Amino acid sequence: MASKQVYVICGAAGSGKTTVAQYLRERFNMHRVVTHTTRPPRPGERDGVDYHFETAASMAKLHLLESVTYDQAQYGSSREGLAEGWQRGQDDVIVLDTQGAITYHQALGDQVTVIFLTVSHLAALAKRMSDRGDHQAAIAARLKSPEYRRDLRLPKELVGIARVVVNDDWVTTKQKLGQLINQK
Ligand SMILES: Nc1ncnc2c1ncn2[C@@H]1O[C@H](COP(=O)(O)OP(=O)(O)OP(=O)(O)O)[C@@H](O)[C@H]1O
Ligand SMILES: Nc1nc2c(ncn2[C@@H]2O[C@H](COP(=O)(O)O)[C@@H](O)[C@H]2O)c(=O)[nH]1
Repeated sequence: MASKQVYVICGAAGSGKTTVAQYLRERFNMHRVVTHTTRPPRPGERDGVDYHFETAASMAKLHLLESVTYDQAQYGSSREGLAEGWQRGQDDVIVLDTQGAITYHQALGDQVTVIFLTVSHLAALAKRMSDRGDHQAAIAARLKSPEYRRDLRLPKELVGIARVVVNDDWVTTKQKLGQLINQK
């Protein structure tokens, strides 16, 4: 199998990680790695497309490359998910929390490009979640979680490694992503 890249998109909740992953899939023909979670689907989310939605019991049976607890739910990704894209000759794109991004960087080294998303005004994050249709109770729980607070900032382990993209304006973000991908 040719050595391909995996683009890891991490950053604050609501900063646009899923939107960026979808764009990289469509514009650069990347393979979107679908990860596993025990959290319930949000309005409009589909099993096998947005996530593999699991129970605690089904999650425990998976052979995962890494897993985390985020806002009281479990999340995890597998080597098989990465291999799907690479076997087709595609680069992968995956959406992870910052802990997952650190693990990927440590495990896969130069094969990993980490992109950390942020916004200039943090108040935009809750508004985007609300505009996305998230339930108000889910937004409140998310904003209170320690993982949400942690992922507002680039962790020290990713300083000098992650490419930071301020996703305030979508047109500007697309230009930055294009520059970043074409440099690889
Ligand atoms: N540059 C932007 N300007 C305005 N809205 C945006 C921008 N980028 C993304 N959005 C919107 O913000 C909302 C949150 O984006 P998205 O779901 O991609 O975030 P996320 O980081 O994956 O969130 P979470 O971690 O909560 O799953 C979506 O409705 C998306 O369309
Ligand atoms: N380390 C991992 N993080 C993951 C994985 N799948 C998703 N995520 C991240 O979890 C939080 C919460 O996701 P949400 O969809 O409930 O908002 C977010 O930061 C995702 O990027 C995974 O397999 N491993």
